Amino acid sequence: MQLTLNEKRLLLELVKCGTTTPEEMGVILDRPADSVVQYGGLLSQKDLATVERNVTTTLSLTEEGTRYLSEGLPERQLYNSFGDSSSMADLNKHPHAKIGLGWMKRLGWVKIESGNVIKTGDASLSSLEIHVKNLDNAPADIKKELIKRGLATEEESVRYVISITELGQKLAAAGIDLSEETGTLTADQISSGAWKDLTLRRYDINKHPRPVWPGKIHPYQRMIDEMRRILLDMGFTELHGSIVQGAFWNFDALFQPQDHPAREMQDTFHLAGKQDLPEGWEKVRDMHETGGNTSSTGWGGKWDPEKAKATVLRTHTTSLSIQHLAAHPKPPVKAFCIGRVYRREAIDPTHLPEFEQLEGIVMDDNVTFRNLLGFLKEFYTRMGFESVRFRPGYFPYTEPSVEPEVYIEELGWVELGGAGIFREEVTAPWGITCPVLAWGLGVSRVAMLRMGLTDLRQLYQSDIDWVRQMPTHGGRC
Ligand SMILES: N[C@@H](Cc1ccccc1)C(=O)O
Repeated sequence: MQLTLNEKRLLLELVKCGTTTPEEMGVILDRPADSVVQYGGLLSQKDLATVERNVTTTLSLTEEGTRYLSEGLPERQLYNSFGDSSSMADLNKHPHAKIGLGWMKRLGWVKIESGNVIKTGDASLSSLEIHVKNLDNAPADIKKELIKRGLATEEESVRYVISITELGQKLAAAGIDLSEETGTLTADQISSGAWKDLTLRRYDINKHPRPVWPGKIHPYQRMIDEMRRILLDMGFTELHGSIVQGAFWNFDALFQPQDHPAREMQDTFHLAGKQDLPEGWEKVRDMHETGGNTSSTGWGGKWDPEKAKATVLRTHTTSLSIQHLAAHPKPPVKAFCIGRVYRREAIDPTHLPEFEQLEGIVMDDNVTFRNLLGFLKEFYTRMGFESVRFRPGYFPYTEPSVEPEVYIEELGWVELGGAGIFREEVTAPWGITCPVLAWGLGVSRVAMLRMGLTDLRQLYQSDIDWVRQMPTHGGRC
């Protein structure tokens, strides 16, 4: 058994006394009491000693409590400040009027009759007055009251008792070598060769060091940064935009009909402000009403510009993609954005009213549906999902549409977003003539899967223990 010199010295002292306190032993060993607790802890890990930790709470008077000890509690001071009776108005001038009157009434020292405070004749010492002088014997409810009134505070103190065990006795009886051990060698000891004659303290290589918690980036932020890196590496540029969007960009420009359920109050956060329609909005109106100059028939009916002027918290980052395209209608465009979006979801383990989306668009002369699947596959593979497949999907703004899915060991195929080629109804109003590939994915869902979380809220709560134990290396978060 490996013992440090300090452990050995403590053990030998324990043989003599059996049981000790760190304070007593600190004097004998000429070490601080804290260190003795630590040596005791080391001995107890080897079953050579036991360390008992006793927590006691002691009540002591606060500064205010001490002052009242000599001056009397506020109610007593107030009581002594007047004769048999006093008008309420007069009494109110006393500095302790507020708290004192309440207590005098409660204790039955006074009664109030038509605005006068009259002594009842019985003002015997209250339990508080008795016990403020004798805190130790105060019953629990009085203690509580004293603390509540700020007259006393409770303090915890920890006391340790260290005792030797039978195993400790045996080991000591077998003899303990007390020669000095060297834990650190000096340069001199090394160069002169003196180290050869020293008793070196052995390292316990099985012992875990105390963990250290350096500052690090939140695992969720780290994953977002990684996604950004991947897209930048794939040649995309990043878009940024406001979280407040006109319904025009969030819905209408994406050919979402004005009576689409996603636009209803219960799905979207609607804001009070209005936003002017951008130049060229009439083409979007025509597209909705008749299909404009394209072969589309539109949704029919009347398109209301007022509805399009409403503002919302963006429900998807696609609102930024379409704005970027409207401003850059000529190829090539290869852009992405990662941002927070808002939906009126009831909160549960897999739904939150705000979450992050990642959105990408690629516009070029000859891009095809196969390129879209290729981009998605490449991205998910780089994110660490090896098996990716696509199922047909539906979005009002893309045709064809797909829902990419990735395979997760314990879960099977999990849907991770939406994608497609923007419809002509979306691109034509802005004079875009070549195909635009688009996709969006739920970043927080990817995080859940990668980090093995069962509750999305974990990402947003910054639970320090969880943040600490999440690894920062090894590719996967
Ligand atoms: N906006 C869609 C995702 C999507 C983006 C782009 C094209 C197709 C689908 C969503 O929020 O789910």
